[in-house]
Amino acid sequence: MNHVPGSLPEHARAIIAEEEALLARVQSTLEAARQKAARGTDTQGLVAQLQVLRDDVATASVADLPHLFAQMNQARSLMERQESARLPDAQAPYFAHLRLDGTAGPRDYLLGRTTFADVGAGVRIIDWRFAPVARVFYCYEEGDAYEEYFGERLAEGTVETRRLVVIERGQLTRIISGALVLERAAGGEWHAVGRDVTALQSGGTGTAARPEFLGTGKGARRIEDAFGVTALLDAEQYEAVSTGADRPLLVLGSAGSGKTTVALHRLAKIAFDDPQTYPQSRMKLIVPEEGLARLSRRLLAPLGLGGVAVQTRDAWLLAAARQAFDLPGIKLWNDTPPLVSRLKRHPVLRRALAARVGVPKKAASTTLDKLRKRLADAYFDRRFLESVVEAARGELPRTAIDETLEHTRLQHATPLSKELKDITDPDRLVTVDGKAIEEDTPYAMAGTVDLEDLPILMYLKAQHESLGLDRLAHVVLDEAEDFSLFELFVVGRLLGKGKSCTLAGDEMQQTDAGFAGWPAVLNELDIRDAATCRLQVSYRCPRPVVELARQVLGTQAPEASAHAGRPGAPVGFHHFPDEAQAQLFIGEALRDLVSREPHASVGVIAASPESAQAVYRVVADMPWARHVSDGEFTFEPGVDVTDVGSVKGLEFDYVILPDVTARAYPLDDESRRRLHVAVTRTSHQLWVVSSGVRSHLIAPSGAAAPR
Ligand SMILES: Nc1ncnc2c1ncn2[C@@H]1O[C@H](COP(=O)(O)OP(=O)(O)OP(=O)(O)O)[C@@H](O)[C@H]1O
Repeated sequence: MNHVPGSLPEHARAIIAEEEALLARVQSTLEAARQKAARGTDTQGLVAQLQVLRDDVATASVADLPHLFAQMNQARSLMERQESARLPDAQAPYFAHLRLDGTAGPRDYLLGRTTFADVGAGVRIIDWRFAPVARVFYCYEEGDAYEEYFGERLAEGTVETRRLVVIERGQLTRIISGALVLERAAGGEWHAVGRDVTALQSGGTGTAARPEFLGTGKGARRIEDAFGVTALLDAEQYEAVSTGADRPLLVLGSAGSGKTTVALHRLAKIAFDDPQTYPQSRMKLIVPEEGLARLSRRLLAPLGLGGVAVQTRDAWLLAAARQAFDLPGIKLWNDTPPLVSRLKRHPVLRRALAARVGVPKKAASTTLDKLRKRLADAYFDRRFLESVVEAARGELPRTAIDETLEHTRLQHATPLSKELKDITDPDRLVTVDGKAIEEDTPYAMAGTVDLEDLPILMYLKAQHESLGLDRLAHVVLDEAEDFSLFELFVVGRLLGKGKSCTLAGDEMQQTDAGFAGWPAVLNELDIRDAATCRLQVSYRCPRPVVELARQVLGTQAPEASAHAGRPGAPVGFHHFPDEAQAQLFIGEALRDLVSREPHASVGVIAASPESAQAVYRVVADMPWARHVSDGEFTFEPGVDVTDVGSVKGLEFDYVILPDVTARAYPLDDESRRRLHVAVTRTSHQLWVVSSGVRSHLIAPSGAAAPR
């Protein structure tokens, strides 16, 4: 039962009453439609709907025509496919309410994910992805005069009402109308709250959050259906989402500004607008890490994009190489030394190799094995490696040269099995503990290739002939700053003529190898005319976190944005003489937090997998603690203890950085970017914990950190 207290101002009570009545009308209309469908009158239902729409067109205002035509098209195509019309989910049929006052008088439009109209009942649920009216919702505020071309016609009027609504299990639970936020408590009573109330209330006590206290009340109760972000897209994001499908799009912006959000919504719009040209089966999302791949799959499902393949960069590379070289399997070495990997992914190697390794003359020379040998010639050449390191201008240490030489030597050594080919007794090739004789010896590397070599080998092959990879209708690269130029070269082979793709990225989060810059990225993909959007608003992180993130980046930080995040809990800094004390402190704080806020998501983000393992030990016996070392996030409430290499693109209500020491994060640009990634995973409150010598990238007292 709902209860609207007299303490609410008159206009707030009117808004609640209006929205309740609207929802009731929608639900009864949907129920009637559902019953009709159940009686097997689906096709007749569509015919009737078409008839109603046609009648409506005859009398409709100019502004309504495009919407009506779009609905008619949809009904027609459903009839052609002999499908029944899908009805909106009655439990949550729409997420926003727009009332426009145009030439034909006021009209209500409800934004949802499934179109539905019963014009007689005055119910119009429009699909945010294609309805021209949706544009008005995203690009105008309440009270604004709008002027938009819908197709050929100019539509004008005023935005009378623009509200976000949350409907959970068929019940209206929240309304946002401008600065007014109305919330229905579990008992049914409505009250007004400030927009940032959840950010400022401390766990249950109602006082402002303090840095030494972990918990802001964020995870105290379960939030079943927070606003779908679809309702919240800002005008800039909506413009980017609406970029024509045949145009490559580069989405840039600081951490948490909505790059992934834009990329995924664009996919949804493209798939909806032209499913023939852009079927889900021919669209792919490639991301650098497993955690982000899992998150993306979860975000794609409610957008109706369950059929789009999401792959990690590594999985995609291996599959592409197997297809390009027509091999059932490739013997990979999974433990490439970090410096060797870095050299192989660095942009300078792209130019250096292009100049050195010529075009293979015969098709016979383009087998994986032949090209691997050809590549090894370069890796064995000390002078070549020296020139690469020199060109990297300090981004690759000189020790990378010897490491690469040694690593190549081991990979190209004669396999032990060949050397021992005279031994015919198989038992003599097995060690006493039952392992193959090569295992755990340097010989195990013989005959393997590094994952980092795969795109290089494909690049070499492509100099002579096509890679034969399946073309895709649209490709999204998220965290595109982490793709090497060779990888981008291969991505380029997936794109059709129109180069339909979305690249989302932030050079400040580049942590893998050197970054060549966005012009070089586009150049590698052979893209000349990308649309570019730079998202300005920091949505994820509260202001204290945004400020710390900028401090960490030092001189690398981009210009300060006017939208530096919402107000929020101050960052807590905690320093201890030794590591054990720091870990015990974290363990205690986590126990306390989880008991107060069982629905919160907490990320304990260590500087390395080893450190994560050590921190995990102090909470390992807790049912809510999870050690995530390979990106296998579940996105359930609780505590994920993980490392900075696994969290790109993810977010947690609370973040604790357990080891911000001078050793883990020294004063160099790469450490700045790694720490920046860790810091910016916070959507609510951040704690920075250190022991021994604190990292010099952090200056908790407010003094400027060294630049
Ligand atoms: N217009 C918006 N209004 C409110 N929240 C938004 C808006 N756009 C995005 N968000 C939210 O902000 C958070 C960050 O969005 P997203 O992950 O898309 O950012 P990102 O730029 O890709 O982040 P990162 O740089 O970490 O990869 C998400 O929780 C998302 O739902």
